[in-house]
Amino acid sequence: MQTQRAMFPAPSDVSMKSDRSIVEPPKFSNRPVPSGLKSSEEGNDQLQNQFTCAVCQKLLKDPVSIICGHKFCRQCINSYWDQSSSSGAFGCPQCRKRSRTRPVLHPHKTMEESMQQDSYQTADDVLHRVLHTHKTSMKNKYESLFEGIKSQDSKTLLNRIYTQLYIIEGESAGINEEHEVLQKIPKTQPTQNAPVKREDKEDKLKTVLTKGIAGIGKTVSVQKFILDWAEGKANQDVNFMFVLPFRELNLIKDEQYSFQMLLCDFHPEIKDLNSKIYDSHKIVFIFDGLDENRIPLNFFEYEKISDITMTSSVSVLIANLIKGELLPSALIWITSRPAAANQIPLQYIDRVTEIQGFNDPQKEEYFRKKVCDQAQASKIISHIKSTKSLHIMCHIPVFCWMSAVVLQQFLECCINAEIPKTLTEMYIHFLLIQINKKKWKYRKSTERDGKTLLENNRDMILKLAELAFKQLIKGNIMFYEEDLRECGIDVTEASVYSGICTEIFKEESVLYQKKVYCFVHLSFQEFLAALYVFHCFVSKNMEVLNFFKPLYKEWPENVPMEELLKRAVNKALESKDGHLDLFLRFLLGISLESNQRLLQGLLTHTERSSESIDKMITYIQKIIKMMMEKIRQRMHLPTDRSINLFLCLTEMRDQSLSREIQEYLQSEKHRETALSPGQCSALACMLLIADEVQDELNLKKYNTSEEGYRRLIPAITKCRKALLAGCRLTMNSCETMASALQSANSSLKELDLTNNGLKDSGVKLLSAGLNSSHCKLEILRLAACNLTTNSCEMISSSLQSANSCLTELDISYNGLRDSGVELLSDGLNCSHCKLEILRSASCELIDFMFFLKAICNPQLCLIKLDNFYVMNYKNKQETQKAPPKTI
Ligand SMILES: Nc1ncnc2c1ncn2[C@@H]1O[C@H](COP(=O)(O)OP(=O)(O)OP(=O)(O)O)[C@@H](O)[C@H]1O
Repeated sequence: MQTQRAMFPAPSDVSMKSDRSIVEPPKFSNRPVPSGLKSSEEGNDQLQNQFTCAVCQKLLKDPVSIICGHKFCRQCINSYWDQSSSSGAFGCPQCRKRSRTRPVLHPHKTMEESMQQDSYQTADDVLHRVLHTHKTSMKNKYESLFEGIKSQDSKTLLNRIYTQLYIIEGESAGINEEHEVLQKIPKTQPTQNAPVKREDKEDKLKTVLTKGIAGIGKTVSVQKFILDWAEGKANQDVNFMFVLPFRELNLIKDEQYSFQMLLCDFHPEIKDLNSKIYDSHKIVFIFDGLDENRIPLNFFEYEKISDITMTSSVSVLIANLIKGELLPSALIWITSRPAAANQIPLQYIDRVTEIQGFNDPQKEEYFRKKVCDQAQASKIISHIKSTKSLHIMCHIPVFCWMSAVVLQQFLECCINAEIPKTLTEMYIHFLLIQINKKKWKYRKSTERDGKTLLENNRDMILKLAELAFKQLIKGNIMFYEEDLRECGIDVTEASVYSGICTEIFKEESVLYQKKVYCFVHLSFQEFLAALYVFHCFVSKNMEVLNFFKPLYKEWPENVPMEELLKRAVNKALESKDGHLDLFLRFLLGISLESNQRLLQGLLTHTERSSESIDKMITYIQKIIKMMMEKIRQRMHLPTDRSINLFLCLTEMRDQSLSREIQEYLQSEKHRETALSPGQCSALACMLLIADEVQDELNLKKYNTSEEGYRRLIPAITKCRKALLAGCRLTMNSCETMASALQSANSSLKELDLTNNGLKDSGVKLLSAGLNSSHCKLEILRLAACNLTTNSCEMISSSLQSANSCLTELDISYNGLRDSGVELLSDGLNCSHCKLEILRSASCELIDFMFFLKAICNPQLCLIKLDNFYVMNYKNKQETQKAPPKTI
């Protein structure tokens, strides 16, 4: 819960005590009265509003208040209730709060009476009420979670289902280049680590950016953060939390607004507040879903706005708030999918965190919470665990939810079909279950029932699939009415609101009655897009298929399936950000005859595909093996592409490549025959996907090229000991290693980099990993790596980090000399340093006593020098001259 509670520190310039309760708002009586409250025009207006009867809209006459705090003329409220009491309830005309019995009327002061009193007291009253109403309304709004589509059926109490997410400080490297879903693959191991440690950087934090892929739990985290606050469990020093989702801000992008007006539109309960209140209270602004933003944000040339009553465009207001021109003491939390996070320049972000989803124990915890019948939950968990590609995907909470929906149906309803083992099968069944929810009983269903179901909804599913594909290739995940119309979907049609659409297609946000739409999850859009392409293939819709054809080639109407699939593979490989990777997996999956049969009713006919699939398997296997050569030609291609291709093979139910590699490794062949870089990629994929953590990865065991070694490096996250000595590693490899060390799921404890020309620049890259709170490295060997004193400085600062677990360090044979040791001594003597063994052979130390003086950490018990080694320094024994000894 750490992540929820300590998102922000208390800024020093806000004089709030952290234990002050929101329910008992701060008293201002002994502070100077803010001018805005007392004498400004707004103040008078506000006072006037406060003494206006909500029924007759005139100044209160014989004022009374009711339990919710709203005031009316005694006569007005009585006649209002007399007229409406036939409904059996007595509602407040202002906030609509209802009561079964006629509420008691409390006499209240008139405006004149109030004016005669200390006007400060009045402002305090308003504030008290607004704070209370605000917190209550936030609690009501955020206490329930809608899983999937908003409906009573899908509503669950957030606290019942909420499962802690794995959140790390910083971000995993290379995040913007990889496909969102795939980049997480290495991080599926259970971890002992606690989530983000925040204590060390608590002061002067204003803006936090939390990244996370689609469906990873960003919005749910926001929701939990607010709920914990509203329920008094966390962040009680915060007075207001305002949520401004980009999805809704988009709808007003062209209008002129003051920030105060904007807040009142999103949070009407604060409309009585004076604009000066915001300066003296602790406020958190939450901007959820930066990836959905369509407002052009400009942080460099913009009009300065420092007053929340000044009017400008939403874009300018947001830039001013984030830059701290507007409400400088406000705290800001922004959530975004990784690829869109760079819309805000890094200098305006004080902390970046990344939600990594569920680790293995959390996946299990989720299923146990989600599925009430524990025997059923156990069956679901063991099925997921036994099916690697599903297990990998389950780090994404929304995928856990989809799997729970499908697998529960299978267990409860004796569905007469094979239990889904691949991603494609899971999504096909999810589609069937969702469209069937209202009308059709899935009980004891057969393929034939599925066919009827799909036939009945064919038209609408295909229109949605068309939308999914057209928007996917444009990179859009949110759609507007015009996008729907383009695919023949009439939003006013009743069919849009019944059956399938309401289950897999979400209508969101209703600010000013404008609507935006999206699929229940991005991966579902990718699935439907693939379905559309396959449908176009069987119905020979060349216009769509031409998207995949090579530039200077014409395709006949009966283009062979194999040709289409090959081009789709190439197209996916060409995409820079991997945005077609998951689409490709689904397309290949749907091509299987067994899956085509499940989709009968949608497809006009099924295609015999086993021959094409066999050819595709060979083609993909070849590409995986050849990828390294291509990478060399193209300078850069992310490793995860080959992982995706590997998973494509799983989607086509092919295990032959992994069998081939396993056999290769088991045989003695790998000592004589060199592993090609492509095979190394495949091997790395296999190690990453494997459930078990290897004890040791010794690169020297593999007979391969420099490039082959480089391809194997990502697999170090999946082993405890990585022996990479003398593997001609370069800076490039250091980046990969640093990212492995930062991974929350890395198991790496020992890293031997001896005899690689890493130089200081390599150590610099590596130190990002060494300084990470997730780094569990205990032994690091950097002997003979061409290091200079600069490296000593960097290593020293890593040793000083509270996160450092290093107990053994080898810097021998780098010729570091006395000055190097001096630079290292800060780290060695720091109280956080856990080092017990320092090997520094052949460091050409001139002044040995200086060395000893420089190092006075009693923890260091063994220092191995050239021909010297000092034992039991811990016990402050005399330095001894002793024969060289290898430890
Ligand atoms: N911590 C959690 N505990 C339980 N379920 C969760 C949790 N986080 C997410 N989920 C499930 O995953 C679904 C998607 O989560 P959420 O909407 O927060 O994702 P997101 O990261 O905001 O995605 P997007 O980028 O698509 O908006 C939720 O509706 C819920 O079913």
